[in-house]
Amino acid sequence: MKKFILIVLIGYSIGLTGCANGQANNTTPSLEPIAFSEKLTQSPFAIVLDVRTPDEFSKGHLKNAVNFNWNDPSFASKVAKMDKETPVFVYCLSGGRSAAAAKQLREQGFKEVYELNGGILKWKAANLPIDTDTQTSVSEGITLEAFEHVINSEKKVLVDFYAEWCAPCKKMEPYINEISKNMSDKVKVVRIDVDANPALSEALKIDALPVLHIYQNNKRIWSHTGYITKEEVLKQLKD
Ligand SMILES: O=S(=O)([O-])[S-]
Repeated sequence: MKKFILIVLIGYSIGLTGCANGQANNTTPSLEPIAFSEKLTQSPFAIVLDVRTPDEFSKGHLKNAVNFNWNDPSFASKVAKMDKETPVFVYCLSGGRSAAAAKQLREQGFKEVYELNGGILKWKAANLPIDTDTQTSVSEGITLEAFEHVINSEKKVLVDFYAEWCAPCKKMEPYINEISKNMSDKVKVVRIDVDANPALSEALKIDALPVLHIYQNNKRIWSHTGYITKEEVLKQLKD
């Protein structure tokens, strides 16, 4: 199962704000490989969307790309969960599928959609780098009942809803791991990959990412959607 999508809501005060505040241009033409690459470098929190088949993807793709197959019926529902403020850089083999996908993204309200003119074929011809790593496999989902068991603790339970393709989630991951390690006497950290846990995510109404919840004695005492700093999270855990 491939990655479900994310949403980065809210003021993402560091780099993402810069992205979200970038020019909203629904008619942005497709970019030549070098221009696409340069624009991508200026947008570190953008989503790189490969709309080819998983088989094509596995043979090489752009760095940090997520793979949503344009020809898969789940494409629309996956895309619907993406944050419309986050720039999307879309590509396919030679530009056909990405043009159709980009059109759909723009119609759905995505503010910045960049297409790779000539697709990955032209990218390779320009000697730009290709990544052959496969995406991290996802674990089994847990039931709501199991989740309720997990959060039923006298310690505060910090639940991090994330996805592998979610850039702000990735940015928060190191400090979430630090909290898990350094505050284990007071705080239990639970990380839920929403792609691996669609039923649970739906039951908990997780329709944007990243999302943090804090529970105590089975009761939710705090929640936050969107990027948040470590300091702000620590403040909630110490209160
Ligand atoms: O759709 S395609 O241009 O990748 S062949």
